[in-house]
Amino acid sequence: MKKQLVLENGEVFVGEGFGADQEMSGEVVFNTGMTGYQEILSDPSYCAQIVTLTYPLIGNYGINRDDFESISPAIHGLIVREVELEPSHWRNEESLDTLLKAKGIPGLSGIDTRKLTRMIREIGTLKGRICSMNVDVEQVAKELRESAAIKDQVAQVSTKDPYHVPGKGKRVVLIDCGMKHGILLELIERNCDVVVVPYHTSADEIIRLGADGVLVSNGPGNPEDVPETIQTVKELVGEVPLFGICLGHQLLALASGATTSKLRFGHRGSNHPIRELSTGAIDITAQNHGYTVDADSLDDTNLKVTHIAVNDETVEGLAHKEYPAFSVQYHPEASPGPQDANHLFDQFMELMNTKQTTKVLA
Ligand SMILES: NC(=O)CC[C@H](N)C(=O)O
Repeated sequence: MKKQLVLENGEVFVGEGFGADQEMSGEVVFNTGMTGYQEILSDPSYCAQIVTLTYPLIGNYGINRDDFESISPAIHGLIVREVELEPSHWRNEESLDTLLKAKGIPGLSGIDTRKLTRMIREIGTLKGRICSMNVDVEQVAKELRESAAIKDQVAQVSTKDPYHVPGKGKRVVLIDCGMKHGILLELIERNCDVVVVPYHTSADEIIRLGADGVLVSNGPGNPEDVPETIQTVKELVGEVPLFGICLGHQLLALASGATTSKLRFGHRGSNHPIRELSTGAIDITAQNHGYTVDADSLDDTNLKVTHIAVNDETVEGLAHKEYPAFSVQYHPEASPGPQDANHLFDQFMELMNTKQTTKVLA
């Protein structure tokens, strides 16, 4: 069935619908990864976004049991050049089309994703809607332009209640702002005893849980939209070793008095090089973010920049100058992507073991 993507600037991309026969709006972003569509579409950080995949053939290895980053995908649509409806892989359980139908998510294939991506790179991320062919395009574009920004994405994807994932090692309280399962797996692999808590859990409650360390997860939306979590992070710094990933990194910055702002089109892909400033070492990393910590806002804080993006020199890592707290804008859990930065979980373990601060991180 023919369907179209209408953008807020009035541009239209016509293609073939797959997945759910559903009209949905969202911020249109692009991811340049060549594989990993299952992890991408189930990463809660994409909540309310329509994701364009620049790799031209998507769905060829199907959907498997193990590679979900969340049980209920929160994306508002998937845009591809060509979708494979008959996947072939030994781990394949169902097709991408079947999954999207079951989850109520629309897909759109046959789109010139290079043209769409170029447009987003030039203009910046745009709001869009996947809809049928008989809508009034001008009217849809106007509605998109006038629609208010969504602010409750973290509340939508964070766990409603705390839960325990038992282990024999360190007690990690994981603040779930829209956590990818890959983060939990890394902690389990290191024998951690994990308590996953909702994003609005207070610092007092987290300390009462006997946390040896706190991990603040990735998550969707503008980091300024979760003042509760910023407050919690502010109170935890100096009390307990803290590690922030992606949204968690932005929240550590905001909690320390720095500011964040929106990038024109963000970083989303599996091959983003970052440089560790102390050694010059490069890690190739998985990334998915639209906001960034403002480098010039860090001067009056107790944070120092530890990593920068090689491509655009934006801030990619921070460490507290006094206390055991550090964070990265990229994804050491990969899922999907290279595992170069996996050692950061070991660094977190070391912080919990020694509770040292500047000695470990300087
Ligand atoms: N993956 C993430 O945690 C993303 C963080 C934030 N929502 C951003 O887009 O910048």
